[in-house]
Amino acid sequence: MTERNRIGSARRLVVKIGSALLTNDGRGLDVSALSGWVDQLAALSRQGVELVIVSSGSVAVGMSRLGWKVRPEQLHDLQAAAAVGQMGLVQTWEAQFQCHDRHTAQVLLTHDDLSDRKRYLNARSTLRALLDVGVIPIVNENDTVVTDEIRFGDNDTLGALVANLVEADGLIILTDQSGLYEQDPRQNPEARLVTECRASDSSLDAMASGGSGVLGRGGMQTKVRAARLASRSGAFTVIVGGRLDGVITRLRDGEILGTLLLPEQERLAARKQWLASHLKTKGRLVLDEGAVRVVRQGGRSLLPVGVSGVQGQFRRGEMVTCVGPDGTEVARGLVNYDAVEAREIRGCSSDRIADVLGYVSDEEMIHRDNLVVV
Ligand SMILES: Nc1ncnc2c1ncn2[C@@H]1O[C@H](COP(=O)(O)OP(=O)(O)O)[C@@H](O)[C@H]1O
Ligand SMILES: N[C@@H](CCC(=O)OP(=O)(O)O)C(=O)O
Repeated sequence: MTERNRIGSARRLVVKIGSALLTNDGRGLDVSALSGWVDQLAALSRQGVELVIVSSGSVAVGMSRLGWKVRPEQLHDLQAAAAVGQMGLVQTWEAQFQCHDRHTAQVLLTHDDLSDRKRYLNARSTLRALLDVGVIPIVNENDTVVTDEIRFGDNDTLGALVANLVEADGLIILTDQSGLYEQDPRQNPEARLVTECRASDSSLDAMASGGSGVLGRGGMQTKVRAARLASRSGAFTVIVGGRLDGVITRLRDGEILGTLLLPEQERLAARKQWLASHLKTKGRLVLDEGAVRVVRQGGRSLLPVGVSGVQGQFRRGEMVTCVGPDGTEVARGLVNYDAVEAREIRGCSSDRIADVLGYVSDEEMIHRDNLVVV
C-alpha cells in the first residue's frame, strides 16, 4: 500500500476548515464553497466513512455580520463576534447537510474539556455516540466562554485533539494554500510544495515559520504541530488547498494533492500506546490462567469465557486493567461491556452472550485492537 492509499482507505476522518476559506477571505460566509465540501463529505458519509468536521470561522463570520472591518483586540468583543458568527456557521452546515439527508450536531469544546479526564471521556463518548448513529459533528472551540489562557489558540490543534479523541485514521486540514511549502508562498512565490514527509521531521519547523493569513490564527506552524499531535494516535494529516475543485474526492481517489504528513509508528501500535498512556483505568477483569496465556502471546482478543471476576464500575468503551488469578497486571484494554453486563457474562462462551443478556454487542470482552499487553 502506498502512503497515499491511507487517505482512500480511511474509515474515520476529521476534516478541519480554516476561517479564510470559509469566509472567502473575510467577505462573509462562503455558502457556495461550503456546499461544495458538503457534497463531497456527504458522498463519503454514504460510503460509510465516519466524519467529524472542525469548522473555524465563528469570529470571522461574526465580524462580517456585525460589519466590523478589523479583528477586535478585546477578548469580550472577539467572544461577542464568535457568538454571532457561530449561529451562521452551524445553520449553514446543518442546511447544507440536510440537502443530503444527513444530520449534524454542534459540539463546542474548550481546552478544559479535553484536559479534565472525566470531561474528556464524556466528550469522547458523546462524539462516538453521534458517529454510531451516523450524525456528523461540527466542532469548534467554545469561543464565548474561553479566556486567553485556556484558548486552544487555533483550530488546527483542536482538530488534532479531536482526531486523538475519536481515534481517527486521518486529519484533513483544508486551508487557503495548496499545502505546506518549503517557504511561505506569500513571501516566496517560487517556493516548492512538500508532498510527503514524516510529521516528526524537524526540517518542517523552519519551513512553517512564516506567520498566518489575516483571518487565520495559526499559519503553518500550528498545522505541523497538529500533524505531530494527530500522529500520536497514529493518524496521518493532509494539509491541502480547500479551493481546489473536488479536493476531498480527489484525495480519496489517490491524487497527489497537498502535503501528507505521516505518523512515525504504524497506526495500531501508535494507537495502543496512546490508549495506554491517555486513558485512566476504571475497573479490573480477573482472567483465568488460560486467558492470561492467550493475552500474553499477543494478537488475540479477550473473550468473556476467560474472565473469572469483575471488579469496580465501568462503562462500555472505558479502559480496564486485566489481572491474572494472583492479581498481577497482564494487560489493559477498552472493554465492550459495562461492569454489570461483564459480571453476567463472565465465564460464558461467546455464543451464550445472547441467552444471558438478551443481546450481543460484541463477541469479545476486549477486542485485540483495543488490548495493550503490559
Ligand atoms: N511554508 C508555508 N507554506 C504554506 N503557507 C505558509 C507557510 N508559512 C506560512 N504560511 C501561511 O499560512 C497561511 C495559512 O494559515 P492560516 O492563515 O492560519 O489559515 P487557516 O485559516 O486555514 O488556518 C497561508 O496563507 C500562508 O501565508
Ligand atoms: N474558534 C475560532 C477559531 C479561529 C481559528 O483557529 O482560525 P483558523 O486558523 O482559521 O482555523 C473561530 O471559529 O473563529
